[in-house]
Amino acid sequence: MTALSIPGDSLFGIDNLPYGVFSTAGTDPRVGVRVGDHVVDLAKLLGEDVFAQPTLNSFMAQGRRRWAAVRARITELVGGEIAAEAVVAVDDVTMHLPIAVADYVDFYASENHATNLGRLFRPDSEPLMPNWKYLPVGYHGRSSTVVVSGTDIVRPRGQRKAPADAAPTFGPSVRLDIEAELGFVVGVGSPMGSSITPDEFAEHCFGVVILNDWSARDIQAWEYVPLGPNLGKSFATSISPWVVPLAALEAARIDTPVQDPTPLAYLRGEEKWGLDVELEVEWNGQVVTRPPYGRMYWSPAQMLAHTTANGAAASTGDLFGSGTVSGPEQNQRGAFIELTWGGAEPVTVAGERRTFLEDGDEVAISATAPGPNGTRIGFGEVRGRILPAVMPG
Ligand SMILES: O=C(O)/C=C/C(=O)CC(=O)CC(=O)O
Ligand SMILES: [Ca+2]
Ligand SMILES: [Mg+2]
Repeated sequence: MTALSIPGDSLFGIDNLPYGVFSTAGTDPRVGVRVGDHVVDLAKLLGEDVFAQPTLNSFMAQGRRRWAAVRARITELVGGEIAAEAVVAVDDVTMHLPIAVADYVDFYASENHATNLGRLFRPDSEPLMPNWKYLPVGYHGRSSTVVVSGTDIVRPRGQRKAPADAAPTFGPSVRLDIEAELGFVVGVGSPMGSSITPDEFAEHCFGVVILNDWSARDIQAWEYVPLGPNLGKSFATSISPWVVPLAALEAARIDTPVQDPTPLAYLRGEEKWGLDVELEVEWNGQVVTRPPYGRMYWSPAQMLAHTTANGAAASTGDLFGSGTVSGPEQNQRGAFIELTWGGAEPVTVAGERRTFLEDGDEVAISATAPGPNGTRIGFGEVRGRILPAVMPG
């Protein structure tokens, strides 16, 4: 038996308890919970088959009451002595994609980001489209290319056409970018023909990850009219390995900014689902921006309500991206196209001038939120490195 030591300033104290899927050399992926610098093997701790599985989906499908009961039991057990064989050092594990992603939808919920991108993509129009303050705008992404932090990202190829070019050419993206976002994971879905209200959010949403929606701006700018992003984003989306339970974020809940005009009734709720999460983006080891999630105009509860408002089904493993998190300040912008204003204003990264991503560049996005009694909750990080494009032939 062993008692777990947790450093006093750990971002993974007993108020966090995020779930992930891990393996050690020669063992199969299975569910664990992070406590300080340890990973606790839940199949061994609790002796239940639902945790001896390569994704969280079976556990997530069991519902909110069960999530609360397991969280309470883990809290009780890790506060005392537990079997030493159930504990692994975080440095000794490989983390895997924690969920089997069902549908992936990405939103556009930051007013600052949407305004900046409107100016950059559509300089001759109003930056915000007339629908933007009436509904959370989103597009359907590609679930099969959602990958876990640490996965290398091969530079995508595609059609690009600069405004001055007469015709498009095919080749590696030269405007490869990031989008710093949060991702919301659905535990319990809803059948086709029904809808989820904003105040039912916590019955359905299991937890939260950090998400990097890698974006090829040159491919995107040419392809997106009129149906929205496709190959400019579908090549890769990275998520952090630890899913922070919604229940760990009670102290982070805040109001969204004032929504004017008042949203239609199906998008209104009594519960606060703004979240005071602070993100930080490192480019080749240097912090370049700190996007504040607390400024997001649309809440994740409104996104889920909107997605099901037409009777579309929701499923265990659905993933909702918040959209790029950007604040009003230059050093709060969550995409490099905004940070460098379309490449016109390079930033200095580790002594070099940068606009978009170069081969070999590495980006890590981390996040923290307030926990109970002045503590902080960590989300860990989502990291990825750019490999050169592979050309056919
Ligand atoms: O305004 C546009 O045409 C495109 C915007 C995006 O690329 C945004 C997107 O992927 C959603 C987001 O992350 O906010
Ligand atoms: Ca995005
Ligand atoms: Mg993507």
